[in-house]
Amino acid sequence: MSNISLTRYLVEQQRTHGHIPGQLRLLIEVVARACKRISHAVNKGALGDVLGSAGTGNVQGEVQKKLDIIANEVLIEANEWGGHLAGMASEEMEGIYVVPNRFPKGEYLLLFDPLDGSSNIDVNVSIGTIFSVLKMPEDDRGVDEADFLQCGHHQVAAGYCVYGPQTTLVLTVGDGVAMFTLDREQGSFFLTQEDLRIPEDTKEFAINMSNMRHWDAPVKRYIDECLAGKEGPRGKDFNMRWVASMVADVHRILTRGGIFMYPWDKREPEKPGKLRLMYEANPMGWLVEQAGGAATNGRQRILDIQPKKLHERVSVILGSKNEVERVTKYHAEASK
Ligand SMILES: O=P(O)(O)OC[C@H]1O[C@](O)(COP(=O)(O)O)[C@@H](O)[C@@H]1O
Ligand SMILES: [Mg+2]
Ligand SMILES: [Mg+2]
Repeated sequence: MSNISLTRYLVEQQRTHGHIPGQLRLLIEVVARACKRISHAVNKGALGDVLGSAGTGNVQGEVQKKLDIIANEVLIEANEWGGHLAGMASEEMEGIYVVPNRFPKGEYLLLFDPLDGSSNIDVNVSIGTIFSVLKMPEDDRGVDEADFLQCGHHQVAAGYCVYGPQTTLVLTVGDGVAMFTLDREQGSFFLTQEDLRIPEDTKEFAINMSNMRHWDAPVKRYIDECLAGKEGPRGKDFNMRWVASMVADVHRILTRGGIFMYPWDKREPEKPGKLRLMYEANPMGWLVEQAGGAATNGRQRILDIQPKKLHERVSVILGSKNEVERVTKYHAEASK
């Protein structure tokens, strides 16, 4: 087992490799500590009275689960005092959370999906937390929503923590992707894999097939070709997986390759997609790119999309490079 703790890894990233400033290191440590607390709450389940609905709705019109709210509170509380932050934004909060003015002034903005995969909470299936860190623009105005509306390629750190059979934190600061596993006895995350690479080709796709009749033609074409197997144009059999927790599906892809899609569909045509650009697609898109994969909305690189609002939604296609490029090419061909 590795004896490199997350703290030691981050100190090395800061001091030896000069990849991150001290403030960013501390911020990531605070987020990791919050994830540890969320992991404990998840583990308690019914014993901790954390399952079930909270009886409230969020800004997206979705029913909030108790754990959505608990995870959001844990992240806010931990980072308000310990994170060198100017502000935070969450999938579960309508507006931004301005961190009270302190000295020194907060340099970073933290965005998160506190609890991803909410539909899986009550059935004891993997769920997670996704986070993204941006730099506060350098001027002396107070923080406002416009400061958050930066393209994903401006992220300075991104990651997720998956609460599954193991609690695993996956992180990038722009120098590849590293994976840490929580040792519950020691209470710390330890490095368990470095420089994760996603194979460029795959025989495994992840998509909610029940939406098939609502898909756009390029997505239908791609999946039809996969389903045709060895006898079809791809000349190979494909396997399918759909956990319905983006963290768990992306974790599998970072571990063994594959393609994940939550594309635009005709159910609500005015919505660009189901997933959120700032809390889900940008951090996951960057992690996947850092591991040698690709992430697009079918037409454009996810990280180059200019967000217009905080809770913006987006169509997501990410994972093994050659497959993502194929689906993106099908979109381009369809719009000729
Ligand atoms: O239930 P569906 O439509 O398959 O959607 C599953 C998708 O929705 C999500 O659960 C959305 O995330 P939240 O739980 O944070 O709202 C993704 O994690 C997952 O990929
Ligand atoms: Mg989510
Ligand atoms: Mg969520």
